[in-house]
Amino acid sequence: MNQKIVLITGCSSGIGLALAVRIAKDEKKRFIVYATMRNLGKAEALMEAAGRTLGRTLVIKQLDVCNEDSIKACVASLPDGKLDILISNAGMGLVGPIECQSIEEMKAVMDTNFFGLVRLLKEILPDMKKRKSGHIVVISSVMGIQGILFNDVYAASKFAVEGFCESMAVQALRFNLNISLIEPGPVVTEFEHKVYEEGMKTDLSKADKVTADMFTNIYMKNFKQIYESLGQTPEDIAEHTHKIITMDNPPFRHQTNTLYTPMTTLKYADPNGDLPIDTFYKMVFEHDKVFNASLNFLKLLRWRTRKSFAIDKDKSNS
Ligand SMILES: NC(=O)C1=CN([C@@H]2O[C@H](COP(=O)(O)OP(=O)(O)OC[C@H]3O[C@@H](n4cnc5c(N)ncnc54)[C@H](OP(=O)(O)O)[C@@H]3O)[C@@H](O)[C@H]2O)C=CC1
Ligand SMILES: CC1=C(/C=C/C(C)=C/C=C/C(C)=C/C=O)C(C)(C)CCC1
Repeated sequence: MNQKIVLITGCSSGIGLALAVRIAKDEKKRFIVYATMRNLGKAEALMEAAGRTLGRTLVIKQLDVCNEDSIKACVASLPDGKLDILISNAGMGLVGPIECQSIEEMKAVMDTNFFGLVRLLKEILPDMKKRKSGHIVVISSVMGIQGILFNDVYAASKFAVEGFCESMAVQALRFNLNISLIEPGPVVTEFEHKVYEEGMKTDLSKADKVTADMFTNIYMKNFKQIYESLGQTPEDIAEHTHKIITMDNPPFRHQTNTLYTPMTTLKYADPNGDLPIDTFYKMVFEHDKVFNASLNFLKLLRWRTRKSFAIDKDKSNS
């Protein structure tokens, strides 16, 4: 059987782990998954979840997306150095007022979320072009389309990813290559816990009172509720992504959360860009009145966008 070689980054937890397991357990055994992580000391959870696929359709390798040598070594160790599907998933979050963040912290986010993808592509694209075959799948975010309060740098890193892929997609087409951006809304993973814990530790002494109050009493206070009401599981994202990589004509963009889509649609509905910003403003500053109403509104609006989500017709989150 001609099995496709899939390489996934950031498989020690969350979406990467769920993706590796889902694809390795493909019913038709169509894939051999190279599940990579920067620290092999964290492989236990994946090994346990992989079960019988370990050493058969799932192989664990070291890869740090911030280290070119580690990327080269990992790609060189693949059978014939060939890769059919890259899933660029490794990433990190950052929340808070920019006055309280160092440039170093911001660079780490850009280095991982954006340059991590660029480093991977520099390594694998030439061979994919030569063979005129390959699929590049990128775990982006709804924040690659629409920024969210206090996620300035994280959203910028995902916008960078989207701009990069949008530009690259035209060239890719010329070589018969596919690029797909997966755009989840909130997903309940370590990401949520890390961002929450780090957010709670933010030293707000450099922020003015209004900003500090907005971050603590609006953003952080409602953070967990957002994940509880909108959050998907990493397995949901893995299921969506598995469908994307098994399609003959995979889409360039795919949002996984029908509940969130109305918020991103606002952006396309108003070329002036005011509609999403006004709507977010109301959600944030009139949140006592409209916060729960907004969530209900999103749920009501969902049926309108459901049609464009034929892919999750049978598996939509509730
Ligand atoms: N959770 C969410 O709400 C959403 C997440 N996303 C995106 O999904 C992706 C996965 O995040 P998620 O599973 O939620 O979060 P997790 O924190 O659970 O997983 C992130 C993974 O990325 C890895 N990673 C971080 N830096 C590097 C690096 N330099 N090299 C290799 N691996 C690295 C982490 O490894 P380690 O354990 O060593 O730190 C970990 O395996 C990210 O790109 C994120 O932006 C998108 C939308 C929503
Ligand atoms: C907490 C919070 C908000 C929304 C947060 C959201 C929607 C977070 C999404 C996170 C994602 C998608 C992360 C990964 O990419 C609002 C609505 C601004 C109101 C104020 C409090």
